[in-house]
Amino acid sequence: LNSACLKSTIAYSAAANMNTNKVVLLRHGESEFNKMNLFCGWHDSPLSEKGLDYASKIAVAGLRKHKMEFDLIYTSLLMRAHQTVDVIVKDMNFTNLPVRCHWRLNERHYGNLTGYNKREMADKFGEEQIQIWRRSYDVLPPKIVPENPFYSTIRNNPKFKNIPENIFPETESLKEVIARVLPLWECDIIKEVLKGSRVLVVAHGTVVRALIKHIDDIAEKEITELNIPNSVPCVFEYDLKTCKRVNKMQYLANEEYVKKEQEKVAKIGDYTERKKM
Ligand SMILES: O=C(O)[C@@H](COP(=O)(O)O)OP(=O)(O)O
Repeated sequence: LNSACLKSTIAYSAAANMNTNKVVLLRHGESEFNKMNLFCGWHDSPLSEKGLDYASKIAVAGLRKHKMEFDLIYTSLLMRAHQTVDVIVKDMNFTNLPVRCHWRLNERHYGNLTGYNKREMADKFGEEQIQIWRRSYDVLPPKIVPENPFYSTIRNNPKFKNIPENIFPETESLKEVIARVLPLWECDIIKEVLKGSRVLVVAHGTVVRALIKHIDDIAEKEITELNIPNSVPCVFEYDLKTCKRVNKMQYLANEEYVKKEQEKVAKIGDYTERKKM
Protein backbone atom coordinates (compact mmCIF):
# COMPACT_ATOMS: atom_id res chain seq x y z
CA LEU A 1 0.00 0.00 0.00
CA ASN A 2 1.29 3.48 -0.79
CA SER A 3 1.53 6.03 2.03
CA ALA A 4 -1.52 8.09 0.98
CA CYS A 5 -3.62 4.97 1.04
CA LEU A 6 -2.13 3.93 4.39
CA LYS A 7 -2.95 7.34 5.90
CA SER A 8 -6.58 7.25 4.80
CA THR A 9 -6.83 3.66 5.99
CA ILE A 10 -5.54 4.58 9.43
CA ALA A 11 -7.85 7.62 9.67
CA TYR A 12 -10.91 5.57 8.70
CA SER A 13 -10.20 2.69 11.06
CA ALA A 14 -9.43 5.00 13.96
CA ALA A 15 -12.77 6.71 13.36
CA ALA A 16 -14.50 3.37 13.31
CA ASN A 17 -12.81 2.55 16.60
CA MET A 18 -11.58 -0.84 15.45
CA ASN A 19 -8.20 -2.33 16.24
CA THR A 20 -8.41 -5.31 13.94
CA ASN A 21 -10.60 -6.45 11.09
CA LYS A 22 -11.28 -9.86 9.55
CA VAL A 23 -11.61 -11.01 5.95
CA VAL A 24 -13.22 -14.34 5.13
CA LEU A 25 -12.25 -16.47 2.11
CA LEU A 26 -14.61 -19.22 1.01
CA ARG A 27 -14.53 -21.86 -1.74
CA HIS A 28 -18.05 -22.41 -3.16
CA GLY A 29 -20.07 -25.53 -2.27
CA GLU A 30 -19.65 -28.78 -4.22
CA SER A 31 -20.44 -28.21 -7.92
CA GLU A 32 -21.96 -30.76 -10.32
CA PHE A 33 -18.49 -31.02 -11.89
CA ASN A 34 -16.86 -31.59 -8.47
CA LYS A 35 -19.43 -34.32 -7.82
CA MET A 36 -18.72 -36.03 -11.16
CA ASN A 37 -14.96 -35.58 -10.60
CA LEU A 38 -14.50 -33.51 -13.77
CA PHE A 39 -11.98 -30.71 -14.28
CA CYS A 40 -14.11 -27.58 -14.28
CA GLY A 41 -12.07 -24.37 -14.47
CA TRP A 42 -13.98 -21.71 -16.47
CA HIS A 43 -16.86 -24.03 -17.36
CA ASP A 44 -19.96 -22.63 -15.64
CA SER A 45 -21.12 -25.65 -13.60
CA PRO A 46 -23.98 -25.17 -11.11
CA LEU A 47 -23.83 -26.45 -7.52
CA SER A 48 -24.91 -30.02 -6.84
CA GLU A 49 -27.74 -30.64 -4.39
CA LYS A 50 -25.14 -31.42 -1.74
CA GLY A 51 -23.33 -28.20 -2.66
CA LEU A 52 -26.45 -26.14 -2.01
CA ASP A 53 -27.16 -28.03 1.19
CA TYR A 54 -23.61 -27.75 2.59
CA ALA A 55 -23.34 -24.07 1.68
CA SER A 56 -25.98 -23.75 4.35
CA LYS A 57 -25.02 -26.59 6.73
CA ILE A 58 -21.28 -25.90 6.77
CA ALA A 59 -20.58 -22.37 5.48
CA VAL A 60 -23.55 -20.54 7.01
CA ALA A 61 -23.34 -22.60 10.22
CA GLY A 62 -19.65 -21.68 10.63
CA LEU A 63 -20.25 -17.99 9.92
CA ARG A 64 -23.20 -17.91 12.35
CA LYS A 65 -21.34 -19.76 15.09
CA HIS A 66 -18.56 -17.18 14.95
CA LYS A 67 -21.02 -14.27 14.66
CA MET A 68 -19.54 -13.07 11.38
CA GLU A 69 -21.19 -10.02 9.84
CA PHE A 70 -20.29 -8.45 6.49
CA ASP A 71 -20.43 -5.09 4.72
CA LEU A 72 -19.34 -6.32 1.32
CA ILE A 73 -19.10 -9.54 -0.70
CA TYR A 74 -16.68 -10.22 -3.57
CA THR A 75 -17.17 -13.13 -5.91
CA SER A 76 -16.27 -14.47 -9.37
CA LEU A 77 -18.47 -14.46 -12.49
CA LEU A 78 -19.22 -18.18 -12.15
CA MET A 79 -22.57 -19.69 -11.20
CA ARG A 80 -21.22 -22.06 -8.50
CA ALA A 81 -19.86 -19.06 -6.59
CA HIS A 82 -23.04 -17.00 -7.12
CA GLN A 83 -25.27 -19.82 -5.87
CA THR A 84 -23.10 -20.08 -2.75
CA VAL A 85 -23.42 -16.32 -2.21
CA ASP A 86 -27.20 -16.59 -2.66
CA VAL A 87 -27.49 -19.27 0.04
CA ILE A 88 -25.45 -17.18 2.50
CA VAL A 89 -27.31 -13.95 1.73
CA LYS A 90 -30.69 -15.63 2.11
CA ASP A 91 -29.92 -17.72 5.20
CA MET A 92 -28.18 -14.87 7.01
CA ASN A 93 -30.56 -12.14 5.92
CA PHE A 94 -27.83 -10.14 4.19
CA THR A 95 -30.20 -9.04 1.43
CA ASN A 96 -28.90 -5.48 1.04
CA LEU A 97 -25.21 -6.30 0.98
CA PRO A 98 -23.34 -5.08 -2.09
CA VAL A 99 -21.91 -7.95 -4.13
CA ARG A 100 -18.95 -7.14 -6.41
CA CYS A 101 -18.38 -9.73 -9.17
CA HIS A 102 -15.04 -9.92 -10.94
CA TRP A 103 -13.51 -12.27 -13.52
CA ARG A 104 -10.21 -12.02 -11.63
CA LEU A 105 -11.82 -14.23 -8.97
CA ASN A 106 -12.78 -16.94 -11.52
CA GLU A 107 -11.34 -20.40 -10.98
CA ARG A 108 -8.03 -21.09 -12.78
CA HIS A 109 -8.60 -21.94 -16.44
CA TYR A 110 -7.90 -25.68 -16.59
CA GLY A 111 -6.87 -25.60 -20.28
CA ASN A 112 -7.60 -28.71 -22.29
CA LEU A 113 -8.27 -30.75 -19.12
CA THR A 114 -11.58 -28.86 -18.82
CA GLY A 115 -14.54 -31.22 -18.84
CA TYR A 116 -12.55 -34.45 -18.49
CA ASN A 117 -12.74 -36.91 -15.62
CA LYS A 118 -9.71 -36.58 -13.30
CA ARG A 119 -9.24 -40.36 -13.00
CA GLU A 120 -9.58 -40.83 -16.75
CA MET A 121 -6.86 -38.20 -17.30
CA ALA A 122 -4.66 -39.89 -14.66
CA ASP A 123 -5.03 -43.19 -16.54
CA LYS A 124 -4.06 -41.42 -19.75
CA PHE A 125 -1.20 -39.18 -18.56
CA GLY A 126 -0.18 -40.83 -15.25
CA GLU A 127 -1.04 -39.80 -11.68
CA GLU A 128 2.19 -37.88 -11.22
CA GLN A 129 1.56 -35.67 -14.26
CA ILE A 130 -2.02 -34.99 -13.18
CA GLN A 131 -0.89 -33.94 -9.70
CA ILE A 132 1.75 -31.68 -11.26
CA TRP A 133 -0.93 -30.01 -13.37
CA ARG A 134 -3.31 -29.75 -10.39
CA ARG A 135 -0.96 -28.56 -7.67
CA SER A 136 2.39 -27.35 -9.01
CA TYR A 137 3.07 -23.64 -8.75
CA ASP A 138 3.89 -22.98 -12.38
CA VAL A 139 3.36 -25.98 -14.66
CA LEU A 140 0.62 -25.15 -17.18
CA PRO A 141 -1.91 -27.78 -18.27
CA PRO A 142 -2.13 -28.05 -22.10
CA LYS A 143 -3.95 -25.10 -23.69
CA ILE A 144 -7.63 -25.59 -24.47
CA VAL A 145 -8.19 -26.44 -28.15
CA PRO A 146 -11.31 -25.69 -30.26
CA GLU A 147 -12.09 -29.45 -30.32
CA ASN A 148 -12.56 -29.44 -26.54
CA PRO A 149 -16.32 -29.92 -25.88
CA PHE A 150 -16.35 -26.82 -23.65
CA TYR A 151 -14.22 -24.52 -25.80
CA SER A 152 -17.13 -22.65 -27.41
CA THR A 153 -19.36 -22.33 -24.36
CA ILE A 154 -16.46 -20.86 -22.40
CA ARG A 155 -15.32 -18.50 -25.18
CA ASN A 156 -18.90 -17.40 -25.88
CA ASN A 157 -20.12 -17.14 -22.29
CA PRO A 158 -21.72 -13.66 -22.24
CA LYS A 159 -20.46 -13.21 -18.66
CA PHE A 160 -16.93 -13.04 -20.06
CA LYS A 161 -17.63 -10.55 -22.84
CA ASN A 162 -15.73 -7.71 -21.16
CA ILE A 163 -12.52 -9.70 -20.67
CA PRO A 164 -10.02 -8.35 -23.21
CA GLU A 165 -9.15 -10.84 -25.94
CA ASN A 166 -5.40 -10.56 -25.26
CA ILE A 167 -5.77 -11.64 -21.62
CA PHE A 168 -8.55 -14.23 -22.00
CA PRO A 169 -6.74 -17.35 -20.71
CA GLU A 170 -6.30 -20.62 -22.63
CA THR A 171 -4.76 -22.36 -19.61
CA GLU A 172 -3.47 -21.24 -16.20
CA SER A 173 -1.27 -22.51 -13.39
CA LEU A 174 -1.37 -21.17 -9.85
CA LYS A 175 1.28 -18.63 -10.89
CA GLU A 176 -0.97 -17.02 -13.55
CA VAL A 177 -3.90 -17.01 -11.11
CA ILE A 178 -1.82 -15.18 -8.50
CA ALA A 179 -0.79 -12.63 -11.13
CA ARG A 180 -4.39 -11.86 -12.12
CA VAL A 181 -5.94 -12.01 -8.62
CA LEU A 182 -3.40 -9.79 -6.87
CA PRO A 183 -4.33 -6.53 -8.64
CA LEU A 184 -7.91 -6.92 -7.37
CA TRP A 185 -6.75 -7.97 -3.90
CA GLU A 186 -4.26 -5.10 -3.48
CA CYS A 187 -6.16 -2.29 -5.20
CA ASP A 188 -9.61 -3.13 -3.93
CA ILE A 189 -10.28 -6.01 -1.50
CA ILE A 190 -7.50 -5.47 1.04
CA LYS A 191 -8.00 -1.68 0.92
CA GLU A 192 -11.64 -2.23 1.93
CA VAL A 193 -10.55 -4.57 4.73
CA LEU A 194 -8.01 -2.07 6.05
CA LYS A 195 -10.62 0.70 5.91
CA GLY A 196 -12.72 -1.42 8.26
CA SER A 197 -15.19 -3.03 5.81
CA ARG A 198 -16.05 -6.58 6.81
CA VAL A 199 -15.44 -8.52 3.62
CA LEU A 200 -16.44 -12.01 2.44
CA VAL A 201 -14.74 -13.39 -0.69
CA VAL A 202 -16.57 -16.33 -2.28
CA ALA A 203 -14.32 -17.92 -4.89
CA HIS A 204 -12.69 -21.18 -5.99
CA GLY A 205 -10.07 -23.70 -4.90
CA THR A 206 -7.16 -22.23 -6.85
CA VAL A 207 -8.13 -18.61 -6.18
CA VAL A 208 -8.26 -19.27 -2.43
CA ARG A 209 -4.87 -21.05 -2.66
CA ALA A 210 -3.50 -18.07 -4.58
CA LEU A 211 -4.68 -15.62 -1.92
CA ILE A 212 -3.46 -17.78 0.98
CA LYS A 213 -0.04 -18.16 -0.70
CA HIS A 214 0.17 -14.38 -0.96
CA ILE A 215 -1.19 -13.56 2.51
CA ASP A 216 0.92 -16.16 4.34
CA ASP A 217 3.91 -15.86 1.99
CA ILE A 218 3.99 -19.63 1.45
CA ALA A 219 6.91 -20.99 -0.59
CA GLU A 220 6.29 -22.39 -4.09
CA LYS A 221 7.30 -25.89 -2.94
CA GLU A 222 4.99 -25.87 0.08
CA ILE A 223 1.89 -24.52 -1.63
CA THR A 224 1.59 -27.86 -3.51
CA GLU A 225 0.37 -29.39 -0.22
CA LEU A 226 -2.50 -26.96 0.35
CA ASN A 227 -6.02 -28.19 -0.49
CA ILE A 228 -9.13 -26.09 0.03
CA PRO A 229 -12.34 -27.81 1.14
CA ASN A 230 -15.70 -26.70 -0.32
CA SER A 231 -17.93 -24.54 1.89
CA VAL A 232 -15.49 -24.00 4.77
CA PRO A 233 -14.91 -20.31 5.55
CA CYS A 234 -11.28 -19.35 6.34
CA VAL A 235 -10.62 -16.22 8.34
CA PHE A 236 -7.65 -13.83 8.29
CA GLU A 237 -7.29 -10.99 10.76
CA TYR A 238 -5.46 -7.68 10.15
CA ASP A 239 -4.16 -5.10 12.58
CA LEU A 240 -5.61 -1.83 11.28
CA LYS A 241 -2.79 0.34 12.64
CA THR A 242 0.12 -1.61 11.23
CA CYS A 243 -1.87 -3.08 8.28
CA LYS A 244 -0.19 -6.42 9.14
CA ARG A 245 -1.71 -9.87 9.50
CA VAL A 246 -2.27 -11.01 13.09
CA ASN A 247 -3.08 -14.53 14.38
CA LYS A 248 -3.11 -17.69 12.29
CA MET A 249 -5.63 -18.46 9.58
CA GLN A 250 -8.71 -20.04 11.13
CA TYR A 251 -11.13 -22.47 9.45
CA LEU A 252 -14.70 -22.02 10.70
CA ALA A 253 -15.54 -25.72 10.88
CA ASN A 254 -14.74 -28.73 12.97
CA GLU A 255 -11.04 -29.67 12.63
CA GLU A 256 -11.73 -33.29 11.80
CA TYR A 257 -14.22 -32.33 9.09
CA VAL A 258 -11.73 -29.90 7.53
CA LYS A 259 -8.97 -32.53 7.52
CA LYS A 260 -11.21 -35.18 5.97
CA GLU A 261 -12.41 -32.79 3.25
CA GLN A 262 -8.86 -31.58 2.50
CA GLU A 263 -7.75 -35.19 2.04
CA LYS A 264 -10.65 -35.78 -0.33
CA VAL A 265 -9.76 -32.71 -2.41
CA ALA A 266 -6.07 -33.70 -2.53
CA LYS A 267 -6.83 -37.09 -4.11
CA ILE A 268 -7.38 -37.60 -7.83
CA GLY A 269 -10.57 -39.51 -7.05
CA ASP A 270 -12.48 -42.13 -9.01
CA TYR A 271 -14.69 -42.49 -12.03
CA THR A 272 -17.65 -41.49 -9.88
CA GLU A 273 -20.09 -40.76 -12.64
CA ARG A 274 -17.93 -41.07 -15.70
CA LYS A 275 -18.99 -38.83 -18.50
CA LYS A 276 -18.19 -40.06 -21.99
CA MET A 277 -16.76 -37.44 -24.35
O1 LIG B 1 -11.71 -26.47 -11.56
C1 LIG B 1 -11.88 -27.46 -10.83
O2 LIG B 1 -12.04 -28.61 -11.28
C2 LIG B 1 -11.92 -27.25 -9.30
C3 LIG B 1 -10.61 -27.50 -8.65
O3 LIG B 1 -10.12 -28.72 -9.00
P1 LIG B 1 -8.72 -29.27 -8.40
O4 LIG B 1 -7.67 -28.25 -8.71
O5 LIG B 1 -8.91 -29.50 -6.92
O6 LIG B 1 -8.49 -30.56 -9.17
O7 LIG B 1 -12.22 -25.91 -9.05
P2 LIG B 1 -13.44 -25.36 -8.13
O8 LIG B 1 -14.33 -26.53 -7.86
O9 LIG B 1 -12.83 -24.82 -6.86
O10 LIG B 1 -14.08 -24.26 -8.93
